[in-house]
Amino acid sequence: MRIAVGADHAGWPLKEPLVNFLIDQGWDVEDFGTFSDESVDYPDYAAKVAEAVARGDVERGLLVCGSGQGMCMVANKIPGVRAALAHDVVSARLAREHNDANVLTMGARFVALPLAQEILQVFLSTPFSGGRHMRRVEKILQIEKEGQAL
Ligand SMILES: O=C(CO)[C@H](O)[C@H](O)[C@H](O)COP(=O)(O)O
Repeated sequence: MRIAVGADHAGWPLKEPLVNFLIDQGWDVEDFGTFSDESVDYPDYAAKVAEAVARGDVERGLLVCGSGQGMCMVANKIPGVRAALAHDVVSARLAREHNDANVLTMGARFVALPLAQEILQVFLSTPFSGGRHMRRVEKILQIEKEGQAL
């Protein structure tokens, strides 16, 4: 399974150990950077990861910035992407079970590594529940299609 990963300068300190964690878990990681704490702009990294997910190059995406908010906003602009911000394991689990989220965003200024690893693990291992949630996700896709036509 492949995962695309990206961070800005604020997310970089958490992104690096999470990449190692993913590799240890057997994931094939495509790391779009950034690779230092030099100030950069989160939309550049969110777009690269979200586009990789939308193209189907990877199964999932992980984006880390300071709060996780900006990454989430940008990723959700890319058709086919359902990005979820999660700073607790229940949110991560529900984002998969109910929303079939394909991108996880986190804020390195909000979560420490052990919790971030737990959130990521839950996000990656929880299946979509389908059923009534499928109908709702299909409505998200329909709204997305209508938005593109405006
Ligand atoms: O954009 C953000 C909000 O989602 C991220 O947290 C950024 O990492 C943050 O805005 C960067 O802030 P900085 O003051 O430039 O380090």
